[in-house]
Amino acid sequence: MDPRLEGEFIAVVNAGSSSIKLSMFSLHEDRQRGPLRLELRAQVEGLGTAPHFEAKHADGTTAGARDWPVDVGLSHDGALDHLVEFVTHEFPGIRMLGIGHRVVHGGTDFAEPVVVTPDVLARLETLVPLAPLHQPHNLGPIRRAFAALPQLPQVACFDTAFHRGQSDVADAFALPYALFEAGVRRYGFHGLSYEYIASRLPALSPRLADGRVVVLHLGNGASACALHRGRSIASSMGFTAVDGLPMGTRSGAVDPGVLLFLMDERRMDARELETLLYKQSGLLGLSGISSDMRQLLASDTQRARFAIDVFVHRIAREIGALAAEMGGLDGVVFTAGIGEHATEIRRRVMSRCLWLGLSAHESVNRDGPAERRISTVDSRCEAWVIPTDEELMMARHTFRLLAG
Ligand SMILES: Nc1ncnc2c1ncn2[C@@H]1O[C@H](COP(=O)(O)OP(=O)(O)O)[C@@H](O)[C@H]1O
Ligand SMILES: CC(=O)OP(=O)(O)O
Ligand SMILES: [Mg+2]
Repeated sequence: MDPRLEGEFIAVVNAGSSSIKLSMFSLHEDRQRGPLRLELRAQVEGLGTAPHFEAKHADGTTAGARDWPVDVGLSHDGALDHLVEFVTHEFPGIRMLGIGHRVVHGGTDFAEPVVVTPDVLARLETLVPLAPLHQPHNLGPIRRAFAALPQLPQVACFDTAFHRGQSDVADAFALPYALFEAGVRRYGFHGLSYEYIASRLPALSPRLADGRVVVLHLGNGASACALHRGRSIASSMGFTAVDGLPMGTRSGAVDPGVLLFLMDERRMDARELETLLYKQSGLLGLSGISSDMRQLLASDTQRARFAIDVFVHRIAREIGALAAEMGGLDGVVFTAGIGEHATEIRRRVMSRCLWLGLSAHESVNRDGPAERRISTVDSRCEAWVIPTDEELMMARHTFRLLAG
């Protein structure tokens, strides 16, 4: 090991609307395994409902766990305090190289990760209205780290950056051109996830690395991305992370005429529409039961089935649309919570892709290594499950920027 690197760490923070994840990577000079090694993943989930803390070592063994009562009202700040305290105790005396932060919106200015300065932070603040569910939580930990550790470099890694190479034609809404120039355009999100998937393709399938792939990031937030030769050509999310596929609590694409109708006829204002679109729609709104796919799959109610039917239907349409954008399809990749774990959803989506030459391998779809091909050997179109790793992607960006 290079003694220069000994004991040096990079921390990565992924703050969402209801969770904060803090991962620790140690630095090594190891050409085989790469310079970054995951040491610990810690997270507090269920903020606003039933907060639960869990920390795991790289081998999956538990390093710590804790629950808070539902009514304790643990805030994002409180959760971050707990995570920092835990990590400081686990890794005494380490040297931090810097912290990488997931920032959902980078607007038109940020096409790649940047070292955060007070000026950068101020520009990112102006994007809060474009990602109200995410951006404030993303910027909170950066501000706190600045205050507590002013000398430590902070790197912002954007969900939008990977998509910034898309053509203007793919980015444009057919609104007056002046609005396009003012930045009202499609950005696309989950870019760190798609970038990670693109980085795995050369080792897994040279055909897909060089071909046309639709990646389905199906988590709490859900989107699809058209990858051509590993680059993002188009995506289902737009100006904000509410467009495209139905999600846990977000609507996905809605005819904008519906919003005008609700304003006129139901007297709803912008804040009420925001709550409707971001928090009361999607799987939760349709089912009336839960935003959590596990609960819907376990339920035998008609409404749960209906929510799942709509979810699968919109995914199938999006795959067709993105295949059209690329002029064909060589493969589909499933990733994120639902994509990685929901066998039944994958099976149903793949059965809607028969016309694209996709033939699913039933038993491998049901069970196998986490990263696997789930189409039959003779399938014209490949299908894969690839667990995503936004944290590793952020750690790589942070290392690259800070270590030169
Ligand atoms: N075994 C499983 N079967 C079905 N759905 C699952 C399973 N595990 C997780 N999920 C679903 O994944 C979603 C959360 O995805 P995840 O990527 O963890 O979200 P986040 O965007 O919060 O990171 C939830 O809808 C959850 O129900
Ligand atoms: C952009 C987005 O939707 O992120 P998440 O899936 O973490 O909610
Ligand atoms: Mg996510």
